[in-house]
Amino acid sequence: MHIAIVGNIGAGKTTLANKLAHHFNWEVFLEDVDHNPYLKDFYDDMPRWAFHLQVYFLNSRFRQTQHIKKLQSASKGVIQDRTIYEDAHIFAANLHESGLMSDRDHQNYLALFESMISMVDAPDLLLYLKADLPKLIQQIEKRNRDYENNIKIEYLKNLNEHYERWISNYKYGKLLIVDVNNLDYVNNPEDLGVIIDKINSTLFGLF
Ligand SMILES: Nc1ncnc2c1ncn2[C@@H]1O[C@H](COP(=O)(O)OP(=O)(O)O)[C@@H](O)[C@H]1O
Ligand SMILES: Nc1ncnc2c1ncn2[C@H]1C[C@H](O)[C@@H](COP(=O)(O)O)O1
Repeated sequence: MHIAIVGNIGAGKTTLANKLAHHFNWEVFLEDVDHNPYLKDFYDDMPRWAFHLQVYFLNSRFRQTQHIKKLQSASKGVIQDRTIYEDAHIFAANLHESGLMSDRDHQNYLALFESMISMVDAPDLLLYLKADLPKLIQQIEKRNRDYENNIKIEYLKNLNEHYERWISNYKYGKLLIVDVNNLDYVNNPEDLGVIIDKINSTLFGLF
């Protein structure tokens, strides 16, 4: 079983991924953030580093998908924090549309993505954490990564619009949309229970 958690920056993916992995006793796959050699530079100068960062994330996410495939064939459960789809359909698409990645770099990136995606299996469940801008901003501030302090509201807004469009067209497997604006699964175990019930119901038909 493979559950992938998707959503905008600060939506609460990592926090939930860890909690679900603990609950189901499955392996968790997190994003390569702390050792990412481009992320800080990217936030300082997006046009300069957009292509480098996208190639880095694409490769690291692809390697993750191949690792997950192996665990799947050994019947192990997996929770994944963010997917390779989001790199291309959300982040790279947004950078290109915002004029922060050139046509040439975007075409080159997409060609690489297309070569890789044929080797990627869709998750059994895509869990979309839907959050409005105030919630995202509040949680990005709460996490307090220094390089994210200058993220523009416009950037988050554009990403949210891409998420809405992409999710409304997603058809590779089961999809569960959870509005997290009024959920606090950090402090309220009942809120985590609500999400776990929804997952069990969507995946296994329980409840
Ligand atoms: N539903 C929630 N309610 C309250 N705080 C949350 C919630 N989800 C995440 N947080 C907090 O918000 C911050 C960002 O969450 P994180 O899981 O890192 O988001 P993401 O991985 O989506 O970027 C963390 O400090 C986390 O503890
Ligand atoms: N593909 C990506 N392009 C640009 N930025 C990305 C990409 N994937 C992740 N990120 C950024 C967004 C955040 O600053 C960090 C971690 O993501 P988070 O949603 O906080 O887990 O990496």
